[in-house]
Amino acid sequence: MNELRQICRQNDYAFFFDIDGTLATLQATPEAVSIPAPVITHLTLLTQNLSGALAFVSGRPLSQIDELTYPLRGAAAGIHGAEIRTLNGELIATRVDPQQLCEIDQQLSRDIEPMPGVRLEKKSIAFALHYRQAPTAQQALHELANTIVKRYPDFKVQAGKCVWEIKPRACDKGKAISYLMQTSPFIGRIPVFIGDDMTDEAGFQYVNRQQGISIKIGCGESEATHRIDNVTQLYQWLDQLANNNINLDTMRSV
Ligand SMILES: O=P(O)(O)OC[C@H]1O[C@H](O[C@H]2O[C@H](CO)[C@@H](O)[C@H](O)[C@H]2O)[C@H](O)[C@@H](O)[C@@H]1O
Repeated sequence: MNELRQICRQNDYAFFFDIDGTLATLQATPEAVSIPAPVITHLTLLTQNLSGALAFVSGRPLSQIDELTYPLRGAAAGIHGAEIRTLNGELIATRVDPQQLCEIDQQLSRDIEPMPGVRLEKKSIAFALHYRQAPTAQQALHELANTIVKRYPDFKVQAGKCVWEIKPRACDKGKAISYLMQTSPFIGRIPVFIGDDMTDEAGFQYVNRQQGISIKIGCGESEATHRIDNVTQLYQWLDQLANNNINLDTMRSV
C-alpha cells in the first residue's frame, strides 16, 4: 500500500536529466563517454514509473543522446534545446541560415589550425571549441567565439566545462524544458531537473519558477535549490528513486 502511494506521488513529477557531468562522468574526449548499464536500467524503470515523463536535455545532438541512452528513445532536447523531440516523436528544430553556418565553420576550422590540442566539434547547427587538451588556449578561443557571435548575432556563446560553444541565440535548456512541459505526458506535472553545468542554469531557473526541484551535481555557484555531490552519488540516488525509495514531496518543501 505504501509503495503504491509512493508510485502515485512519483507520477505527479516529470524528470529532466542533463548528460555530461550528470549521468556520465566527464572524460578526456566527447567520444569516451558512456552511461553504465545499471544506470540505464534505473532510468528505464523510472521512465515506466513516470508513464514516459522523463527526458534528456543535453548540449549533445539528439542522435548522440539516443546512442548514449540506448535503448531508451523517449522525449529529449539536444544542442541546448535547439532540437526537441516530444514523446510522440514530433521533432522541433531551430532554423539557422546555412550560409552563416558554413562561414562560421570555415572560420573556426581555419583559426584553430595553429592551436594544437584544440578540438572543434561540429553539431549541425552549433559548434563546440574544446580546450580540455589545450588549457592555455581558453582565452584565445573565448575571443574567437565572441568575434564570431558579434558578426553573426543569431548565435551566442555558451560557456561549459573546458569548452566554449556557439549555439543559436534563441535556444536554452529552460525553454526546451518549458516546451516539453506543455506536451503529454509532462503537462500538469512538477518538473525536476538535474544538471551540473552553466548551460543547465536556464533549466534550473525555469524549474524554480514552476516550484519544481532543481538539483546541481557538484560544487560551484548555481541557482539550483538542491545539491548532489558527484555523479556516483547521483547513481545511488537514481537507484533509490527507481525503486520508489525517495519522497519527492519532502524535497519540494526544503
Ligand atoms: O549538456 P550536457 O549533456 O552536459 O553536454 C555538454 C557538452 O558535453 C560534451 O562536452 C563535455 O563533455 C566531454 C566528455 O566528458 C568533455 O571532454 C568536454 O570537455 C566537456 O565540455 C559534448 O562534447 C558537448 O557537445 C556538449 O555540449
